[in-house]
Amino acid sequence: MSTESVVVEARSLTKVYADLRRGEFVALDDLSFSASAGEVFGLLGPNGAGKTTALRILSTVLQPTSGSACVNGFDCVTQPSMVRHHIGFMSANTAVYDRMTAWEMVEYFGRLYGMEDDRLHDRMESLFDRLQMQAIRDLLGAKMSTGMKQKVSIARAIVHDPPVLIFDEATSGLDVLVARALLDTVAELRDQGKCIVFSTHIMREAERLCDRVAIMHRGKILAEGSVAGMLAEHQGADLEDVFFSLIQDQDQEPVAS
Ligand SMILES: Nc1ncnc2c1ncn2[C@@H]1O[C@H](COP(=O)(O)OP(=O)(O)OP(=O)(O)O)[C@@H](O)[C@H]1O
Repeated sequence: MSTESVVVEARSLTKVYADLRRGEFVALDDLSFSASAGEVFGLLGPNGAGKTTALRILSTVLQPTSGSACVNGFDCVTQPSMVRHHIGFMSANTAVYDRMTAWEMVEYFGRLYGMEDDRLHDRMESLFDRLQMQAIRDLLGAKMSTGMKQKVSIARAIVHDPPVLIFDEATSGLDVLVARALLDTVAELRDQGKCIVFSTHIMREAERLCDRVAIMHRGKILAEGSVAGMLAEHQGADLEDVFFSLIQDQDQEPVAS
């Protein structure tokens, strides 16, 4: 990976939550990774590994306790509005408003990004065609299926044509057909040169889609590389094997206090 093409960079990110029950809880522990244009970088980890925390820092919703992150050359802490213009964010919980139609919702987000109506409407027509959303154009959010809502969420995340896309467990709760359509869309976006950071705990998804992956556990990266490289290095038949053996090894080590 050449350093010139790096678009997303996390450097020594640490996040400590003040947790009432657990006291200070280290959710990210000196986490570093980078992702380039034209690649899907997968953050893989079990529940609680810290994936969402890392992606929320990248999308400027959370601030790190220490370390830094930048997107397209903009610092996530000191230049949050520039960062927000250069990313699209989508998670399984991205909400769709009940009382707006698909068209109104995507239009609303395009306007929030400051797009002029002519450019916005041209872009929306092509997005609604590409994501096969013309049939639900005038359907209210309240009447949409989960799959329809996910399409609206994708459209609103990419309406401003950002160079970086962040997907946090985006296929969670989707049936296989809708999940596959979402993965195909992500692959298409990668082929258009977007930089994609994609978190999941589904190993098959990562094998199919990701150019490089990092396996996270307890806020740290345990291994990182191409899927083929990881299989060779850790002698696993598939990514699930590698994942299990890395996590098991780590769980046998005492947690540093
Ligand atoms: N606001 C918070 N206060 C205290 N602890 C938190 C907070 N948010 C997250 N955590 C803890 O930080 C750890 C990492 O959580 P995070 O949601 O980033 O993990 P994740 O890898 O995305 O997991 P999941 O797949 O379950 O969403 C977990 O132990 C979680 O309980």
